[in-house]
Amino acid sequence: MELFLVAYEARGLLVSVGLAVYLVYKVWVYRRLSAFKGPFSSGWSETWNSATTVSNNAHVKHKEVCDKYGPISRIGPNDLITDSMELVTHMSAARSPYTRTVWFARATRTKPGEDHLFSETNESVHTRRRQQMALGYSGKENLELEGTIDVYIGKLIHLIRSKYLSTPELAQPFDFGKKVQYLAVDVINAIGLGVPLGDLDTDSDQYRYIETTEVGFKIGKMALALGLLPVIQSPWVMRLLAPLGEDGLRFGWPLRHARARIDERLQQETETRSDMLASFVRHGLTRDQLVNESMLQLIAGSDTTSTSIRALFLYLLTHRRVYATLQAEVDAAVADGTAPPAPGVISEAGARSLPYLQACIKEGMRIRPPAGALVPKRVPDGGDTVLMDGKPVFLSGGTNIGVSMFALQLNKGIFGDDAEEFRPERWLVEKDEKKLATMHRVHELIFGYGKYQCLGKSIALMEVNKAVFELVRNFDMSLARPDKPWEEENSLGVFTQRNMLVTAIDRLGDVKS
Ligand code: HEM
Repeated sequence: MELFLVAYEARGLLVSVGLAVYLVYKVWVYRRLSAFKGPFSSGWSETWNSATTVSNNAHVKHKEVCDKYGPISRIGPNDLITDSMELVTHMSAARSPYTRTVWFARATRTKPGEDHLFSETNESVHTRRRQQMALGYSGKENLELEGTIDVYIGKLIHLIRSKYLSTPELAQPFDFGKKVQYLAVDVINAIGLGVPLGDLDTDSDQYRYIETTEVGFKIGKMALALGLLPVIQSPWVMRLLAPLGEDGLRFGWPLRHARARIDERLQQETETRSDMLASFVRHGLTRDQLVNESMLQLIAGSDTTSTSIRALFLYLLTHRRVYATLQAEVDAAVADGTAPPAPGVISEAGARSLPYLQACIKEGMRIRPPAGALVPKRVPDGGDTVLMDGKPVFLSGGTNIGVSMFALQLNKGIFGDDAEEFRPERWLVEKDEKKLATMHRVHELIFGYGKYQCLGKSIALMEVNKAVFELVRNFDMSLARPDKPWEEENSLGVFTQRNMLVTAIDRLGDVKS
């Protein structure tokens, strides 16, 4: 009691001391990274970072910062951002001492207290899990991959041909972005769990998975900006946000779907199977790990892949010369037998042999990188010195460094003065071999690098290659609303594009797909 009285008497002094300690701490935090410039207030508070996180176009703001303040800029008291290829590869190299920041666990966990590969911040656990999963993601232990993707490409073409064809007599715009997302969601479920959600067959967002993940991402980005993610990730809040209702709605349904499929599969023997789940089981993943990984696949693989296809078509449909050149290459590939007659689907090897198609896909992903998250890494304790433009730069230990993929891919120093323009030919006509090699290296970073590189890269590229070829072969497409081609939102680096209204005219006439 006496202690309280003394404290009460000295309250003025205590508040002053508290304030002084707070100010000294703030100055110390500010000075740690004061060598790096950034938006006003970023050295003192999280205001800029939080406002950017909740905005719909964080990727644009991150690029503006890099363009204005240089290859390493400051966006928060403890946060830097970079568009330096050297620094990105240095941080993620196989033996790099940099680690993942807590952002991964906070922003991407799908179950409280449990990690999947992407949310795992313990380096040795991550390395081990990656080894267990790498073969399942590759074609080596997943022989059904290409055939499965072909089935769903065929279903997409059939859906458009059977319901949405336009003719000179009648225009029937449809949301191309949504149909492409149905493709991506069905493919991921089919290759990851052996059963699609059935979006393409029903022409609908089954179990409102797409709608509810979009809401989930929105809640996630608000919570991240407000520092509330640890609260959101507590088991009881998660339960409230993602109820496993019997109506099958909301985020709980895909989780239930995954659990049920995995339980079915665990009853069967895996030795003779050659799909992703069988490979994971053979390499020792437990039932709960399998469920978490399947949720990751849905989150990591469906929006990124559909964004890649949508973005490329946005540029194709607004660049007639490119679209016509690509269509000519596609038609020639059909004529010379590189692709089977419709309704067959081109093989991955066939698509990869078409230089203009490859240049278009590369350029589409470059001009609109499909993943916009900063994926920040942590500088090792003790700090690190890196060379930037030939000068040593010290990075304090514990600092978070994120990547602006847009600044990197649209960098004029790497891609030339027209870096912000869509020009697939840049990949074909560049004479300077060193410059071209750097362009390719930088482009590869779209999928991350080294010990953190995307495991779904080859799956995504296979799907994109086939989808683009078959859509161009089958239809003449146009933007139905060129003045408002889509509505886009960036949540935690995941893009959603809605209302991408397109008309499609049949190019093949008598095909039965
Ligand atoms: C165009 C499509 C895609 C892009 C641009 C992309 C990009 C990325 C990026 C940037 C990372 C993180 C790198 C880092 O932390 O530094 C990543 C990780 C990952 N991605 Fe993708 N991704 C795509 C498609 C997919 C697909 C289709 C799947 C699954 C089928 C997938 C599964 C994963 C997994 C499992 C990881 C975690 C790897 C690890 O932690 O070691 N991704 N991806």
